[in-house]
Amino acid sequence: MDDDGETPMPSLELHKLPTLAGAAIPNPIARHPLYHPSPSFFISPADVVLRDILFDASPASAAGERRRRHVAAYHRAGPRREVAFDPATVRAAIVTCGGLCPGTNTVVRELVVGLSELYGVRGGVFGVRNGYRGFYSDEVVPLDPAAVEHWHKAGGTALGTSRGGFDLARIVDAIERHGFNQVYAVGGDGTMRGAARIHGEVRRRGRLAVAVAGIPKTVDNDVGVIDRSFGFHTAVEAAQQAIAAGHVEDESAAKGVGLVKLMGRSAGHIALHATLSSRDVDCCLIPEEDFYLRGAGGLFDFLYRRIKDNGHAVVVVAEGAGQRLVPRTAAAGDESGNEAFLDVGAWLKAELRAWWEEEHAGEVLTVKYIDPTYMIRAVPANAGDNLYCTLLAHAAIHGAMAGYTGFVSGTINGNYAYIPMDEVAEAKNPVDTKDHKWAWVRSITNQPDFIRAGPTS
Ligand SMILES: Nc1ncnc2c1ncn2[C@@H]1O[C@H](COP(=O)(O)OP(=O)(O)O)[C@@H](O)[C@H]1O
Ligand SMILES: O=P(O)(O)OC[C@H]1O[C@](O)(COP(=O)(O)O)[C@@H](O)[C@@H]1O
Ligand SMILES: [Mg+2]
Repeated sequence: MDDDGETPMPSLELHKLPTLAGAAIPNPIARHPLYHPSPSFFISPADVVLRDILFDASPASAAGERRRRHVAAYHRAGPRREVAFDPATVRAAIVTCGGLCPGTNTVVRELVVGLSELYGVRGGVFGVRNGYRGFYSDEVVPLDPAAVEHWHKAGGTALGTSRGGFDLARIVDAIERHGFNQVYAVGGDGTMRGAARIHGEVRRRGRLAVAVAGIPKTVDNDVGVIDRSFGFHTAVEAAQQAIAAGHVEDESAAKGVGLVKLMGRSAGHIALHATLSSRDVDCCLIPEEDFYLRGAGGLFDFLYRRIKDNGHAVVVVAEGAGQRLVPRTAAAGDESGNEAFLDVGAWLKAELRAWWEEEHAGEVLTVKYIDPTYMIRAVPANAGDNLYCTLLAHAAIHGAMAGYTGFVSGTINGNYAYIPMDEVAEAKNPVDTKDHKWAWVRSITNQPDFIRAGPTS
């Protein structure tokens, strides 16, 4: 409170974006032949989205006080009254990188359709084949609305994708050679780190005026700052079918365990959300929460009791869970440098069987291991994700056309915003196990904490 008893207005810390120097051209959407925008259609550069919407209103700690006085904000996404590009000069490149994710094709389709139909770009949109390496190793593909008409109905990425192959100089050389002045990178955390470096190199070269935009994609939902990445909900939906199958299998067996491994290299969001939605899960194991197998209070002890009580149990394990315990032959990684894990599901199944033999020899146990890994991400986006992909793509187009660069389009507290790419590239999004969501999982599964300083296996 101020002396006069008024609560002071917090000051905004706007996460500003670099802009391209360019002509201020009236937005062509204002003269669209079919669509007549209302005065509120255009977004002012002063419109912002606040990062934090939860505040502790009680008398302050130093940190709380600072939070009340300074609020982080991002530019609100949307069409600007003036743009930096004459549509006739736009040469846009679209690239998809990293693992598959439902909705990637929809994003590409909407980038093409939005640039063409909203802004009137003709013959200036190109697809880069097979991820970042495609800039220098493949021919680019001209794209127009007719070419991409049905893409949103298909899983995967029609442009192709890859890991690795990030050769910065060759990529920016290719951008220069093709005369691209807008680059849209659709990908996960690795892709955003790459796009941030492309943006940095473009600026370093000085002579290039290229808007670099990112649209975050990852089924794992491990990209930070944004509310969630597209395709995540579709993947969770598909994951539930695997859990349902595991449940049918374990209920039909005498002392059955349905063991389901789900994607999630460093973040357990898919496992967590699928567990929450399914309600059939007895134990959910994620990378963010340690557990141990043997001894009192360990996982096997818990499962034994659960099987005794109910006759069966479902275990969901994220691929990156328990990696402290899983034996490793060598520090392995994929082409992008991401950690490559041994199969935690197969390991758990073998360990459980061995333990059962030792501790409960003669008692029957059936373990059905389900690994739907690629099935949950190779599907087309559901309705919600399709809509989300469309709006993310359009937000990215409006930002690039306005001359913003080095930004990611994403939602923050449900509102579309432009976030500095560097910030997204560095941010992680692990499951917060102190949060209510994890507490809900625990209340559904009634699994214990597994925190006793137990043996290491
Ligand atoms: N630090 C980085 N700098 C530049 N490029 C990167 C970096 N990390 C990853 N990339 C590149 O981004 C692309 C996608 O990364 P990857 O980790 O495989 O998938 P995702 O983007 O889905 O996380 C790959 O071509 C990879 O080489
Ligand atoms: O076998 P691939 O194609 O490398 O993909 C496996 C990985 O993809 C992921 O879904 C993550 O992918 P991204 O980082 O590309 O979004 C992980 O869960 C999994 O480890
Ligand atoms: Mg990734």
